[in-house]
Amino acid sequence: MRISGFHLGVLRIPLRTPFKTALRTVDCIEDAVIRLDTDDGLSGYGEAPPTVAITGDSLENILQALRQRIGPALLGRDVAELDGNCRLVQDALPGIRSAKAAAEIALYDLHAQSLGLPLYQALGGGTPRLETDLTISVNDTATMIADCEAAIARGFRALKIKVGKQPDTDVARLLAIHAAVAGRAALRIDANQGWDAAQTVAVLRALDTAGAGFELIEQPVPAADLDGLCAIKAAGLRTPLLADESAFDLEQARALLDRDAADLINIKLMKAGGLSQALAIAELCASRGKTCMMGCMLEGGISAAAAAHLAIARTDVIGKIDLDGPSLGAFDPIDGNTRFEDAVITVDDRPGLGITAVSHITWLS
Ligand SMILES: C[C@H](N)C(=O)N[C@H](CCC(=O)O)C(=O)O
Ligand SMILES: [Mg+2]
Repeated sequence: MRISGFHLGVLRIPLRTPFKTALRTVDCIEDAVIRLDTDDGLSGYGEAPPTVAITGDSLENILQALRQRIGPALLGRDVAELDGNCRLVQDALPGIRSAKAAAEIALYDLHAQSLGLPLYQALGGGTPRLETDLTISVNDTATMIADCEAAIARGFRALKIKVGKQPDTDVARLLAIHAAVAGRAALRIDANQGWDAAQTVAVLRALDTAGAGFELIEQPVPAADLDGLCAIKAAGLRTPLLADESAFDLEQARALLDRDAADLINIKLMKAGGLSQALAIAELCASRGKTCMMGCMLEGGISAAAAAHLAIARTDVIGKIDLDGPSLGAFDPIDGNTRFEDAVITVDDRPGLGITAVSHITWLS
């Protein structure tokens, strides 16, 4: 079974509310989509969000990489040659990892379809049910508490609280949110690089002093500041430290683990450059006894589904799930085998990603 063609599109999904972090504000998911077709009628789908503030990949760059380098390299390739096809994708051009992730997702989708297995089974199997957190955008405290209440009413039992935009008021913001909802939802903090190490230690110490327990703190300091991460860990505070923007790929994950610079690693397909790379990071973390989070950017139900399948197959090492892209969207335009119903993600037994229809997509010529 050979790849006979590829098609590119742009998927647009309005968000329920604007998504606000220390790095950016957006009100719409607008992702590149690739569909790989085979000579015997199968289609595999991949998706890539343009998260310029984190990955550096714009929509134009992603589409150009897929159209000019990655897509053509895959034409005529045998779907069964998954490793070789992923190698071609990784070597097609430098950078633009989001485009590579989209292409790999489509390749894994096709490969699993050719085996007649849902992707998570082709990856080793598991129990096809996950529970994700929901991200609470950084806003004034009252709005954030209202958003936490709304999320809890939707059934979310873990919330990822965005801070780092106004460091001076973050302790008060976190303590107020903790006082309002702790005990009804596990609280995760994500500062998206908005603090420095000294500020982070001060914030976490203030939370400890107040007896306000948080499940983890994600990427408080700039991505390149490994010394800062080490200093935060050395301060011996209660909140576990999760590396996100500091841990893009296998090499960076290894550097973090070698220096013991984080308690957990957030694996994302868009940072790693696809499933093959994300699996390698998971394997490394498993060998070092480190737990991972499976995370996402602002992703719809194609790439978030692929991440969910990977997480289901590697629950031995992936213990925390932040796959809330589809739940942040106003609707889910993907008819596939993965259902995102608020906090609960389930997968049925259709092969691959089981995608039979995608609406709200503009196919490009
Ligand atoms: C959407 C996901 N829960 C999330 O928060 N991801 C962010 C970055 C996403 C973005 O800016 O598009 C993160 O973990 O930092
Ligand atoms: Mg993060």
